[in-house]
Amino acid sequence: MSLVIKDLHHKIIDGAHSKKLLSGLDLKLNPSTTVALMGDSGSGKTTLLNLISGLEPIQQGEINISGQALQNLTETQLSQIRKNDLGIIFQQFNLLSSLNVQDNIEFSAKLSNRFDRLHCQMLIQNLGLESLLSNLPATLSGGEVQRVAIARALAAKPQILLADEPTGNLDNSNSERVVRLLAQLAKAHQTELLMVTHSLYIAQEMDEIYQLNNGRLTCIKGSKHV
Ligand SMILES: Nc1ncnc2c1ncn2[C@@H]1O[C@H](COP(=O)(O)OP(=O)(O)OP(=O)(O)O)[C@@H](O)[C@H]1O
Repeated sequence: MSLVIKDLHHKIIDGAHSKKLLSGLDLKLNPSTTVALMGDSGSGKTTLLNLISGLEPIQQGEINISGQALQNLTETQLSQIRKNDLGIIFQQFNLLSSLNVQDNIEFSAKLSNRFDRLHCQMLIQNLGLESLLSNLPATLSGGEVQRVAIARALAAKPQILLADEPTGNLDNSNSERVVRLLAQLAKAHQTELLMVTHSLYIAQEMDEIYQLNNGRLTCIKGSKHV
């Protein structure tokens, strides 16, 4: 089990008041499991992904990634975890503007010494990016940028892939194709996939679905569903 969250609490400052966003949240992900994270806008889904990525400090509770307790790590150690264990597809995608599509896809895999040319070629083909390899990000459509971000995150074969609404700009048939591919690739590489989505249709493609409500998760599909 490479992601375990125990009794996580998180407050945010809202004007003059502090507001509880997460209150005693627990989660365990099993290898090769694909998980959808749903919840109302503002319920804290992106904040939870930021906490798991070590991009926001843990106020109270525990997040363990591959046996390492994030709350005890330095910034340098956290960035090592992001490099070695995590793949992240942000809402903004964060492609490097001066690198073409191919270099963007290969960048993080090379950084973590996990570059595998055949694996990258397979991703490029499956995501329909062959004709765009020499393009710069500024010349791509929103949907193309998303597919490049997905290829880049999968290229490094991460243990855990965090994805924040990765299909938001794609049309329905493309969304379905991309989510299926993400789920298949995650399973093929024993990657745990945690995907934020507002679409129940897309969520149904995952093994498990959790709903974030009042700072805690409820399993609405999967082995822990009661
Ligand atoms: N650093 C911060 N300081 C203060 N408030 C914050 C901070 N980060 C997030 N918030 C607030 O916390 C709440 C949860 O935000 P978050 O982005 O995690 O929600 P979400 O569930 O991902 O929403 P959406 O589905 O709309 O993307 C929001 O009300 C947001 O404005």
